[in-house]
Amino acid sequence: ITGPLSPDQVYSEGQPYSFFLTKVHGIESQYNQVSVMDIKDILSPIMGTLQASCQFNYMFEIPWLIKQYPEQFRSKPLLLVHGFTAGNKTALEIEATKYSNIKFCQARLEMIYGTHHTKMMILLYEEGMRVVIHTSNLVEKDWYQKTQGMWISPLFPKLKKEENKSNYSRGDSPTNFKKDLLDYIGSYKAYQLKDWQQHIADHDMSSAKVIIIGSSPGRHMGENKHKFGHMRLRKVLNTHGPQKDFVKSWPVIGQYSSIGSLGATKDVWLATEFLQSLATVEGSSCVPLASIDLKLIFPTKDNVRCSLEGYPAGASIPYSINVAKKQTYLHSYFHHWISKGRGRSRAMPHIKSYCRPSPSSQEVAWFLVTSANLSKAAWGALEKKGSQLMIRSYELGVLFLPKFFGSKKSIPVSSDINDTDKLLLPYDLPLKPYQKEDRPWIWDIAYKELPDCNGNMWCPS
Ligand SMILES: O=C(O)c1cnc2c(S(=O)(=O)O)cccc2c1O
Repeated sequence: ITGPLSPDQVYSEGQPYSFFLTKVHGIESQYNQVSVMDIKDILSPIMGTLQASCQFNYMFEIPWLIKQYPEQFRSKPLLLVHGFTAGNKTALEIEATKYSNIKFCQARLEMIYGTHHTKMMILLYEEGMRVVIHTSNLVEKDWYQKTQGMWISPLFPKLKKEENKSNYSRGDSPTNFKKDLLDYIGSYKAYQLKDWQQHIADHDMSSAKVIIIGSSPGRHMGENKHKFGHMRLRKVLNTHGPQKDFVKSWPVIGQYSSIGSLGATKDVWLATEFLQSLATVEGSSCVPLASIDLKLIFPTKDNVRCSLEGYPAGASIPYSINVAKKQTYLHSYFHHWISKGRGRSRAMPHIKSYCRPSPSSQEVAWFLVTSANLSKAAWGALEKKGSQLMIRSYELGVLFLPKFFGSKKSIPVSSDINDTDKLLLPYDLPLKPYQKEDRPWIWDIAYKELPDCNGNMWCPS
């Protein structure tokens, strides 16, 4: 029985994928050791001597957040990047009044219904810089009993002093991580991010093995059409994706914690435009879609009822009845949330992940962890005969491709925590399809037949 490892030991054991889940309170300790990091581990002095940090996110509880930093780092400059306006923005600024080290950057959201979903920590240390791209809000309940994911970068050393540091391409990785991260942050066009763009430019990110997949609000056309959203994924898979014949019978899995309005039939967006991107193979993005099996993981109402949090877990799974009733065709795609291997079947998913697994479930052609739910707002929808991609929200994720982890074909996966040399998935494979009587969790209807694990019913007002 291994005692609790220190954060840097957990970090090194999690290499080379560096994909971690958050700690879940109330499950056996063995499921919180391998490939698991708590927010206090990420911010631990063992991971670096903090000088300043920047937190991109959607929800913030500022007093709680400050307490997650080690005491000696709590007064370091902290920039919060959010998408709030009006009253919510004022409330956030009031909550931060007593913290003179906190500054704000309000991400512009010009597209109605857009949100700032992106969750990223940029940690500037004396020793260098680290980037964490993840799925958790900076509120206590997001780090307590949910299944959340994160990619933690290596420690990026500062670039040696040189006059031509201004050109961003110095210190980039084979996956163009640095350039793509700067392009993403550049899309905010916010002066408050200027210093952080310079900090990124000043660091050597050549050790980054993942590919940035971001979304930025707007109507993207011309050569920008493939810069963000599902068209970005399509472009990346066209360039670096699996060989057509190798993945012929391999399904595509989408796993997320909310669903947008996807259209009256599967052919409006889900099984056409969106699946076309996820099913893209090297050299050709036109694959006969009828041959591709799309599987969607979304918690059932019983998954939520029996979860550690009980029905209140559903407050973070905002699938509304008005949207659900228009797209019952999704039922045939749905699969249960089951995560026995990670001890997280009762820790409801707030992580979002997508992958292309082999029929045997032993390997994947790629794996993506992201803030992006199953929605057009997050992934984008093609307009004007496919000449432009309209995205409403900011999203950010990282894609794991075999070729950047020393393999030609695939990445070995498992959900058994003893397989420490494989990429550990957040859920069990093979998946379990919904049966006739199964229903997806819907957050704005009442559940009064069966009590949850705390003996409560769910009566949303
Ligand atoms: O993590 C996020 O980015 C995110 C965004 N939105 C949420 C909503 S709602 O804004 O869609 O009503 C309701 C409950 C949880 C949410 C959440 O966790």
